[in-house]
Amino acid sequence: MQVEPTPLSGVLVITPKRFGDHRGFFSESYSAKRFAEAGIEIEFVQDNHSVSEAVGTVRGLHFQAPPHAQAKLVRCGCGRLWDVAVDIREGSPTYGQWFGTELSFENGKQLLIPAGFAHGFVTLEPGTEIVYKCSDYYAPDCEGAIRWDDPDLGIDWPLSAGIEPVLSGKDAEAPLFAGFDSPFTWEGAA
Ligand SMILES: Cc1cn([C@H]2C[C@H](O)[C@@H](COP(=O)(O)OP(=O)(O)O[C@H]3O[C@H](C)C(=O)[C@H](O)[C@H]3O)O2)c(=O)[nH]c1=O
Repeated sequence: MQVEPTPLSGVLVITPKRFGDHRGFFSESYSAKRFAEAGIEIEFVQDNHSVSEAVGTVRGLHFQAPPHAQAKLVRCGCGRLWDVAVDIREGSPTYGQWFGTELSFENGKQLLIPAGFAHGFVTLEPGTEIVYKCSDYYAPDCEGAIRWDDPDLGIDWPLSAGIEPVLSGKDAEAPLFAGFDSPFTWEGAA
């Protein structure tokens, strides 16, 4: 398992080992033991799975506030997507900064997003499937959202020219980052 840091403390790009042979490949997509060996102390309790039919489907930017904040381990089961994490930990040196990377069935990469970050993605192929582990259960009363195309965040979404983003009603009307009252504070560590 390869673990690569990103400019956002705690956000990691993780690539599990793939064992290829004439049939295809095998990979341990998650191992608590390997995470502990890598010093990643997160316990996951819920797996999520969504499929987005259209290229340019944008889901996010979402987070759950304490006491049900969620860390996530995101991977692409089928297709290709661009996944993004935004630091929303008040006082963090990278507050309001984002990191995005392509996750695909081909590259097998995963993005580890600690609690305190908003998460979103855009699909790059039709019928793209995302699968992700969460460190707390769904708590709709704790859900929060920030507009995906917020001008202050300035996320450089890889949306091809002419592709209209496909959004839920909730995401189309999400609040802007300006004046955002974060439920997270930075404790000097990820
Ligand atoms: C998130 C969630 C949703 N639901 C139900 C609630 C709705 O009836 C339906 C669709 O929910 P929503 O439109 O919020 O789904 P997404 O837009 O994919 O939201 C997710 O997208 C971004 C990228 C995330 O990181 C979050 O996990 C989550 O916010 O599933 C559940 O029953 N359990 C859940 O954990």
